[in-house]
Amino acid sequence: MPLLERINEPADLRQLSPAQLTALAEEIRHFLVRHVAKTGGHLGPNLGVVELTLALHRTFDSPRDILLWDVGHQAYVHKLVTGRAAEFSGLRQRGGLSGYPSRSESAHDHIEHSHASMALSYADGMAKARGLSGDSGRHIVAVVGDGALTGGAAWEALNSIAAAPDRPVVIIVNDNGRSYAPTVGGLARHLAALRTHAGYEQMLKWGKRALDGAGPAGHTVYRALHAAKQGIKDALAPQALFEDLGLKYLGPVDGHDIAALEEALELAKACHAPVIVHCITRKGLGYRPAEEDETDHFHGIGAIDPLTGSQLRPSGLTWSAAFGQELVTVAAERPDVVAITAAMPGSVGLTGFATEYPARFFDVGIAEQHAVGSAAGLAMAGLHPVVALYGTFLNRAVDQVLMDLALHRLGVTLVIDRAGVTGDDGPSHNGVWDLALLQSVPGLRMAAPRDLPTLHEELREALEVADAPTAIRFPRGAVGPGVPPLRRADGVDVLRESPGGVLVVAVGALARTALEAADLCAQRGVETTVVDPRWVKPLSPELLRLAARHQVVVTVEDGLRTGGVGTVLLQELADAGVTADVRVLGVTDGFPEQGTRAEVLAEAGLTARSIADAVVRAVASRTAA
Ligand SMILES: Cc1ncc(C[n+]2csc(CCOP(=O)(O)OP(=O)(O)O)c2C)c(N)n1
Ligand SMILES: CC(=O)[C@@H](O)[C@H](O)COP(=O)(O)O
Ligand SMILES: [Mg+2]
Repeated sequence: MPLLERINEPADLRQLSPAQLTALAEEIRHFLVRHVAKTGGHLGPNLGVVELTLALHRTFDSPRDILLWDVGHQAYVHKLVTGRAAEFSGLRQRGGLSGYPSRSESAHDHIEHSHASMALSYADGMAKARGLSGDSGRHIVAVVGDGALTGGAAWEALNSIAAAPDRPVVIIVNDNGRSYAPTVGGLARHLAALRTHAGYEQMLKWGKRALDGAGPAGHTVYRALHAAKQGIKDALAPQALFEDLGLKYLGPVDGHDIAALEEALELAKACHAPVIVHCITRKGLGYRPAEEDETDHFHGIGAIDPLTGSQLRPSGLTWSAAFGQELVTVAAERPDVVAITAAMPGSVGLTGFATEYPARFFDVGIAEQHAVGSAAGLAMAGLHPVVALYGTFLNRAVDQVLMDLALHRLGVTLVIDRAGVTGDDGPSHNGVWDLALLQSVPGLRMAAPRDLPTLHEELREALEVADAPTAIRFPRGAVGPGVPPLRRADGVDVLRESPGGVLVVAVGALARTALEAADLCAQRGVETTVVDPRWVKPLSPELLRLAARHQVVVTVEDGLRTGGVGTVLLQELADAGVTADVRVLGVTDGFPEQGTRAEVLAEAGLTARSIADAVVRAVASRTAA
C-alpha cells in the first residue's frame, strides 16, 4: 500500500522511519505532478516544501500547535498530510479543494487569503492571545517565503515579534531564492550571504567528523574550534540581521534533509523565544521540467503534459503580453517612461521591457506600497513611471495612490492586470475592487480597454497625462478578437446603434459580451444601442448626453457593482435631473467561491443571456409603469 494512503493525520507521520519518510517524499512529489498537471496550480512552490512540511508536522502537533502559511500557495503538502489527498482532483475548482488553506476544510488551516507577507502578523497576534490565555504549551509557527519576507507588512510584524522575547514564535524562512523570478533587494542579498553559511556549517560538521577520528586530542581541538565558533562565524559569515533585531537565528538548514530539519525545529521549539529557522529549499525540486524552467520554476501553471511539462492549453496573446509589447514600443519614443513591478515581472508582461531597458526597469519585491510610493519619487524627478500589478494586490497600495500620487498630482500610470473576476485562484484573487476603490481618488483618470486597439490607444493616452495619476485595467487571459466601433463621439465608442430607447454601457472587456446580449435582446424585440466609455473616470459628458436620450440605461462592468462605474453614472444622471431608468450590473459578491472565470461571471449575472434578461426586464417594467 502506498505510504501516502497510510497518512490520514500528522501523527501518522511520526511512525515512519527515515527510509519511509524518503519514500513518502517521493510519493508526494509524484502525486503533486500527477494531480496539478491536470488541475493547474502552484506546482513549483509545493515541490519545494515536501520535506519541510513533513518535518514540521512531525515536530509540531497541529492543530494544537498553529501552523501558518504565508501566501498559502505552498500548502498542498500540508493538505495531503492532513487527510485531504482524496480531494485533490477538485483542486481550485468550484466546490473543490481550495488552492490555499481553508478553515472550512480543516482545523489545521488558518489564513485563507493569498496575499503575501501577512502570516507573521497573525503569528504575533496569536502569540499575544496565547499570553493572555496562559496557554504557554501551544507553539505558533509561521512559514514565510524569502519573497514574502520582502513585503513591508512582514517587517512590521517582525518588529513587534522581536520586541517580546517572552512571546515565542517560530518563524520558518522558506528560502528558495525566488519569488517568481529571483528574489531581489538587500534582504535577498543578506539571505544569500547567510546561505553561504551552509558551507561554513558543513565545514564545522566536517571538522567535527574529522576530529572525532583523532581521539582526545582531536576533541580538544574541536572544542576549541566550537568555542571560537562565534568569532569564526562573525569572521567567515555575515552577522545575521535577524539576531541584531533580537531574534534567535538557526540555520541555514538544508530544507530537503528531514533529519537536519527536525533537529533545527526541535531546537527552535525548545528556544521559548522568537526564533528564525532559515531553511534552504529549491522550488520545483524533483520534477525536471520545473527544475529546468528558468522563468519561475513552474510557480503557477495551467494544465500541462506531465511528461514534458508543456502547457496543454496555451492562451494566445494575453492582455499582459499585449501591454508589455506596447510599452516596449512606447519606451523607444519616450525615454522618460520607466516600469515597476512588485516581484512579478513575467506575470504582468514586463519581461520584454526589462530586457530592452534594464536601467529603466525596477522590481521592488513583493512590496506594492513601495512600488507606488517609489513611483511618486520617480515622477517628481520628471519621469513617467508605469506600475504594473494585479488588481487584488493594488488594494494594499490605495493610500499611496491617494496621498503619494493623487494629492501631488503626479503623472504615474497604474496598469492593473487581472482586473475583474479571475476565478480559480479563489475569493482573495478576484480583482473586483479597483473600479470602486479608484473612483474615490481625486483627479485620477481610469480607462478600461476592450480590445487590442483600445489598449494601445488608452495606454498612450494615459502616458500623455503628466498632472494626475492614470490607471488602465484589463482582465486575466487572452485579449480576444477586436471590437471595432461604428463611430466615436467625444471619447465614447458607439459599438452598436439603434433607434430603440435602450442604452447599454459596456465597460472594458465585457463589451463583446454586451454586444452578444444586444443580439439576444433584438431576437426578443428589444433594440439597443451599445457604447464603450473607454475612460471610465471621469465619465465623458457625451455619455451623460447619450444616457439622457434613452429611457432605459443598463451598465455592465466586471467589478464590484457598488461604487463602480454604473453607480457613478447613476449618481451623475440623477444630479443632472435625467429620469432614465438605470440598471447597474456588476459583481455583487466580493468574495465569490472559487471556480472558473466563466462560472463566477455567470453567478454574477454577467453573461450575454443574463444581461439580455436584465435589459428586457427593465424595458418591460418601464413599459408597465
Ligand atoms: C501582496 C501580494 N503580492 C503579490 C503576490 C503574488 N505572489 C504570489 S506567490 C509570490 C511569490 C512568493 O515568493 P515566496 O514568498 O518566496 O514563496 P515561494 O513561491 O518561493 O515558495 C507572489 C509574488 C501575492 N500573493 N501577494
Ligand atoms: C499565489 C499568487 O498570488 C500568484 O501565484 C497567483 O496565483 C498567480 O495568478 P495568475 O495565475 O493569474 O498569474
Ligand atoms: Mg521563495
